[in-house]
Amino acid sequence: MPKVLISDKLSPAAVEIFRARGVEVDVKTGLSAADLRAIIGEYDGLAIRSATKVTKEVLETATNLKVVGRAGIGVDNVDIKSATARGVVVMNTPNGNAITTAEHAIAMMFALARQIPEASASTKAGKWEKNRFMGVELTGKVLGVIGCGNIGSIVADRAIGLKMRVVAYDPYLTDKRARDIGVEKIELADLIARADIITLHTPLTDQTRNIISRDALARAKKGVRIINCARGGLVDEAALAEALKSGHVAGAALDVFEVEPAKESPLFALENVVCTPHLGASTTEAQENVALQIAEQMSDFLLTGAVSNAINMPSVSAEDAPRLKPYMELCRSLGAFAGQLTTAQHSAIKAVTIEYEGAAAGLNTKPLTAAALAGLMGPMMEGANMVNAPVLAHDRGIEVSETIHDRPSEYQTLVRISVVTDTQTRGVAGTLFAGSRPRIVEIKGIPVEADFARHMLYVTNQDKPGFIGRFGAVLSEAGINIATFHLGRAEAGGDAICLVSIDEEPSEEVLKAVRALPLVVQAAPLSF
Ligand SMILES: NC(=O)C1=CN([C@@H]2O[C@H](COP(=O)(O)OP(=O)(O)OC[C@H]3O[C@@H](n4cnc5c(N)ncnc54)[C@H](O)[C@@H]3O)[C@@H](O)[C@H]2O)C=CC1
Ligand SMILES: O=C(O)C(=O)COP(=O)(O)O
Repeated sequence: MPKVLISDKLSPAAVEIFRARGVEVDVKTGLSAADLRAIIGEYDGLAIRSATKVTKEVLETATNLKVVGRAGIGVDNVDIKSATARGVVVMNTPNGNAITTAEHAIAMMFALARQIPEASASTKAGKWEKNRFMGVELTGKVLGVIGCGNIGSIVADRAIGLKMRVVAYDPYLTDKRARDIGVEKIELADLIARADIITLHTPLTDQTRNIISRDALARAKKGVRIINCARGGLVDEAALAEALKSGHVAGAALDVFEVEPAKESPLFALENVVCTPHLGASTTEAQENVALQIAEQMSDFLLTGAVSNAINMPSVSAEDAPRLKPYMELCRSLGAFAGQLTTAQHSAIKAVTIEYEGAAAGLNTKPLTAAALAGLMGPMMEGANMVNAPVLAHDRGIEVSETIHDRPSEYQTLVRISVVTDTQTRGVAGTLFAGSRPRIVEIKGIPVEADFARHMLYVTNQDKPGFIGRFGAVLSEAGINIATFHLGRAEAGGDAICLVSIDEEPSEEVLKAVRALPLVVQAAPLSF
């Protein structure tokens, strides 16, 4: 039974789902980095929010970990690169808390415009300072939305409802989408210059870090108000504090901070600043949504191999997962065949093409290609899997391409993997026998029919009499039982191949003896 650790405060709904689905679950919140490192090795899955930092060091001790599930949107607390390199899937819940977070940004805007937190504190203190709290009206004001994705566009929609004019900067926002959601798409510099209120809704990346910089603040309208319900680090906090003190910025509402938990900040002492402790996603509804969703996604993945909302792996729907399983097995085995032969020859792979024909051509081929690469990279890299293999291939400069044929195929389904090395191009093709059993049907263009077996021996030879008898004798002298024996040849007297499945791994001596036989060109052990 797979085992999951929930290390941040998630709705109890998550525990219920995991248990109901047959996943063992522990809840341990508030762990230090050292505590997490000490126990993470026990778990197949880790469910988190923003507090747990899934660092390279944590991942190093996470020897069984297969999936990190973020019950929320931002995954900047997960070292995605290290997770990918270690073959760990990282998934999030991209929609579950979007409305709630957009509503928080709108709440922050009102709080700023009417100084509600300060006015409330003053009134509760018995001061009745009616003249102190003069607000601004939002109607007709320009709201500048930086990052107009899920949350940004909900904020825009709500602001349009409030009769604000909404301008947006988002390099990935299409003109059509901007028109559809009723925002004016403009450049960042224009937005900074025109907005009465700026609200941030981008992820934290190298491009967005400090997007509201000292310089940007200086170029903003006098009296601008800044709202950040996305990520600390998007705003230069020191520069913001100075701009607030000087009065150039009229107010700021911050839900997120450069360092969290934020226990102290020069911003806290300023009157025109509203702060919340990363509450954007904290409503009952959103927390229920994200907890349910992440528990379902993680259970699906651990129990069935279905992948949804993964940041570092192609999706496989729960419906597709059982259908794709035999195809993935076929692709992985074909990849492993090609990878083992390439490794045996110590040749570096330059390119790999995966061709799909027949039924396979109509499937979601992304996970199939990832499976083929996992098989291919396996002999070169321990722990290669569908998550890290595409990255490993890329890092080694291997060019990967997919060809999907819509021509009629001789087979109900056919997958061919062609590997280009410095010395040759080697292709191996396979099909699914009876719709589910991977079978090799072609090696280097030579037809051959063989099932994959735990131990195999692949021999290429010249097609002349005498080879089969001598080869059989070597194996029998070594006491190796032959389970199946498959032959193929390009043409009579030409290149021939022999693929046998044997009951045990051949020793180095046996391989040497086979290689020394007359007519033998190459002999390589394979295992699947
Ligand atoms: N305060 C809180 O509790 C919460 C905060 N968040 C934060 O909000 C962020 C946005 O969430 P979603 O809207 O769901 O994500 P999203 O991915 O739907 O939207 C992000 C948008 O930012 C845009 N973007 C990327 N790079 C950009 C750049 N350099 N300049 C301008 N725009 C850029 C993207 O094109 C995309 O449209 C998350 O990354 C997360 O960090 C999300 C949920 C809760
Ligand atoms: O979903 C996000 O990106 C958030 O920032 C929400 O964070 P939280 O789950 O409340 O720690």
